[in-house]
Order: sequence, then structure tokens, then C-alpha cells
Amino acid sequence: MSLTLALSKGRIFDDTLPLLKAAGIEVLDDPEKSRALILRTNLPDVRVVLVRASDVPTYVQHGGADVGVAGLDVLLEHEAGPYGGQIGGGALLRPLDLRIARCRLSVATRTDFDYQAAVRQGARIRVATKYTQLARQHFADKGVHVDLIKLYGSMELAPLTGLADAIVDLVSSGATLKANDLVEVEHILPISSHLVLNPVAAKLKRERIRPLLQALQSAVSSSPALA
Ligand SMILES: Nc1ncnc2c1ncn2[C@@H]1O[C@H](COP(=O)(O)OP(=O)(O)OP(=O)(O)O)[C@@H](O)[C@H]1O
Ligand SMILES: O=P(O)(O)OC[C@H]1O[C@H](OP(=O)(O)OP(=O)(O)O)[C@H](O)[C@@H]1O
Repeated sequence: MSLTLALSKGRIFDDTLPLLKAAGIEVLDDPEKSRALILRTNLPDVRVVLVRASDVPTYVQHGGADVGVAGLDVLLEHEAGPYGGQIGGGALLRPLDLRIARCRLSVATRTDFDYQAAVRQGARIRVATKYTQLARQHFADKGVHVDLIKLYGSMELAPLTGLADAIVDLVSSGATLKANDLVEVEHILPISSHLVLNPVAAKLKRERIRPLLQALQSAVSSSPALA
């Protein structure tokens, strides 16, 4: 029974590799050295497909992959979006927090911006973000009107150029904010990457997926780096 795993290049691929290895799966091709998007593993019935981080939920939901690894930021944004529901397949299953690629979703502004005044009930704020669904929910919960500006990267530039008052973005060390004279003014959500499953594959390939899940679970709980 074959199994297709969707991963994104970079930190998710790098951090998932040791967990897969502990579960007996070794990826044979190096994505940094090859342009191939389908990677072989030591198991003839298991392959890895390389997709954009934000495309992992789509691939897994529609059965382009059985299993995937994606950040909670990407998963929640996908679920809240127009394609996150039942169109073309059931909702994704999210059975395991892999505790890798850890960071947080936060609001950041220029140091001279009075965020507390800007988010008084009934106020209006301009926010630039890649995470429009999550940002909309966050400000709606606070009772703040928000004008959202969708960006695909370099969010930090938005408050510096007058495009927005604030950004909603991922923060880990804080170095990117610091380098751009921005300050984190509110934490929204802790983030890590999760294993996701296609619901149909979870049923039809139960016998193949269950041991993988168990092996990953024990790799996660015994990984000192993740403690
Ligand atoms: N600085 C960081 N530290 C730790 N984890 C992070 C950091 N930035 C992002 N992540 C996590 O890693 C995931 C993948 O991030 P990555 O930078 O590889 O993709 P991306 O460039 O954001 O995605 P896309 O290619 O779809 O635009 C994010 O969804 C998030 O969960
Ligand atoms: O707090 P820090 O440790 O500086 O990390 C935060 C940065 O990390 C992410 O970008 P990433 O490195 O993924 O770049 P990209 O979004 O351009 O891929 C995020 O969008 C921030 O810019």
C-alpha cells in the first residue's frame, strides 16, 4: 500500500527528517541538490512530494498526498478560508503535534505607534498580513474594525512605508522585527507544525498509517530537542 507525504522545503523538511528517520523512513534525495519534486525514500512504497508550505493542506485535503506536515498558522488559515471546508473532500485530520518549527503569531507595529489606543473597542486599524482569516478573527474578537491588506511576504515593510498600522506575522527569535525597528505588541497564538491526514486515506490506508503515527508519536515524545 503506497503512501505519499507532502512536505515543504526548508525548515519543515529539515525538522521533519529526523522524526521520519526515527520512524524508519529515510529520504534518499536532497531537495537542495535536485529540482525533482518527488523524492524517493528507503521504503519503496513511501514517497515525499515537495510543495509550498501553504499548499500542504490543499494537497492532503484533495488526496494529492495522504499525509502532510504543516504549521498551525497555515492549517488554521486554510480551515477558515473558502477552500478549507468540505469542497472536494472532508476536513483534514490533525492527529499529532510534531512540536517542530515553533514560533508564535503576533501583532507588531512601529515603536512609535500607540497600539492600545488603536484597538479601543469600536476603533479602526489597518493591518497587513499573509494571514487575513486569522487576523480578521482576532480583531473581530476584540471588537476592533480592521482594514486588511493581503501580502505574501516582507510584511515588516508595511508599517515602515505607511501601508499599514500593524502587521500580523510569525515571530520566533524576534530578530526580524528588531532589524526593522518594529515591536511585538500582542501574542495571538503559539505555533508549531502538525501531522495532517487525508480522511479517506486515514480509513483506507489505516494499517499503513497507524504504525507510522505511533512511531512519530514516540519520536516526538522522546526527542530532547523538542522538550
Ligand atoms: N522564524 C520561524 N521560526 C520557526 N518556525 C517558523 C518560522 N517562520 C515560519 N515558521 C513555521 O514554518 C512554517 C513554514 O515556513 P516557511 O518559511 O518554510 O514557509 P513560507 O515561506 O512561510 O511558506 P510559503 O512558501 O507557502 O509562502 C510556517 O508555516 C510556520 O509554521
Ligand atoms: O523572529 P524571527 O526569528 O526573526 O523569525 C520571524 C521571521 O520568520 C518568518 O520568515 P521566514 O524566515 O520564514 O522568511 P519567509 O517568510 O520570507 O520565508 C516570519 O515571516 C518572520 O519574518
